[in-house]
Amino acid sequence: MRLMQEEVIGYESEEETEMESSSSCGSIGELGFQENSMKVVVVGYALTSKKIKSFLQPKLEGLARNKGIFFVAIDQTRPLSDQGPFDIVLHKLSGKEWQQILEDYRLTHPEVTVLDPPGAIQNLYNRQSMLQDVADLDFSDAYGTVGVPKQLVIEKDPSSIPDAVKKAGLSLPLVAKPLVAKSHELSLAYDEYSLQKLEPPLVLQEFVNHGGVLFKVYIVGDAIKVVRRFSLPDVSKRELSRSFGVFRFPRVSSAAQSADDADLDPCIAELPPRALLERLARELRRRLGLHLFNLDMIREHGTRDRFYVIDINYFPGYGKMPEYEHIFTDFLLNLAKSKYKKRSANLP
Ligand SMILES: O=P(O)(O)O[C@@H]1[C@@H](OP(=O)(O)O)[C@H](OP(=O)(O)O)[C@H](O)[C@H](OP(=O)(O)O)[C@H]1OP(=O)(O)O
Ligand SMILES: Nc1ncnc2c1ncn2[C@@H]1O[C@H](COP(=O)(O)OP(=O)(O)O)[C@@H](O)[C@H]1O
Ligand SMILES: [Mg+2]
Ligand SMILES: [Mg+2]
Repeated sequence: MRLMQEEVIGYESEEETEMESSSSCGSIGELGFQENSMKVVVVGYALTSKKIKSFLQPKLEGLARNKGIFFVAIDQTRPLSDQGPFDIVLHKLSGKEWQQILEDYRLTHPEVTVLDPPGAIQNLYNRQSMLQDVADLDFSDAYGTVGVPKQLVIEKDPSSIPDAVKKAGLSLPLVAKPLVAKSHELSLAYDEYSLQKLEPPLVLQEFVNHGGVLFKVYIVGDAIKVVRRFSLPDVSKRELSRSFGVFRFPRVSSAAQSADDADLDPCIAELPPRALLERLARELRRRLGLHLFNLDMIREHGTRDRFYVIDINYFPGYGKMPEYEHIFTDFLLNLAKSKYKKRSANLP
């Protein structure tokens, strides 16, 4: 059984992955040179135990070590400045206090790359602001268009939903998503009156038929990988006319992994064109100010080139991205290397 299909769509590695050896101006992270003359890259990490398990797998750590990259756990109970010194800080922890600590650290330690800036990440934790850059981009090129499904935010009063939906001109069915992106209790509503049962704040988004296949576009700096996942099935006009109510659905991405994709219709399963994804990812990286995220993308069923982004996740489950170990370590190395070069260039 094939669980997920994947396709590498390129990794821009402009420079060699090994650190340069001939310099006398100190080490990255001030840890000196390794015996084999590679500079050491120290990556501090502040992640949940779930994330540590899925991301910091032995293969990643081993490969990293061979390239001179060392992962060091950040102790949240101690000042960051007393730890490390780090070249890069990787983080995905919630809490305002922690975010402030990171913001302060960025100001006092400009030599450290904090992946990514907490403020930029915060935009992804609200399902309205998350898709704003995609909407603003209004992407269109020879390979297709990329938009956001029509959506509406309900801040408070659930009784206002039927009117608000009519006023906004949203078509049923609607996907109801908690405004807070970390919450994954989604529902599909066949009629707007039943939505009054749900608890705002919510985003109501038009459901777009896409043949039950979703594209997960993983981005790590300049590198992109796209995998197919099973998704919610289409809703026919007939089904819509006969159905009422709100149906809660479980987290789709985890359920999707056990699907067999052997019989997929090629019109549905064909990956979005590389050139389109590369341009889209480049633009979004810049606009979002982020290096580490993924996009959930769907193709409108019956079209070849009409795509929608429905979700963006910060520092997603890279452990599920094939070959993430190589991609991630190359990314970290290139980041450290380009920073080091810049610093060297500024020296007298
Ligand atoms: O744990 P995983 O591997 O399922 O990763 C989750 C992501 O799955 P994906 O890589 O897109 O399939 C997941 O993506 P979806 O929202 O399910 O599309 C989220 O990024 C989730 O983070 P959070 O709970 O929203 O903060 C991610 O959870 P964390 O690992 O960051 O806790
Ligand atoms: N507008 C939409 N049209 C069709 N299906 C959708 C839409 N929005 C979400 N879905 C389905 O619901 C799933 C979960 O929605 P998503 O916005 O990705 O939330 P989460 O952050 O919980 O992954 C998607 O993977 C997809 O299967
Ligand atoms: Mg999703
Ligand atoms: Mg999500």
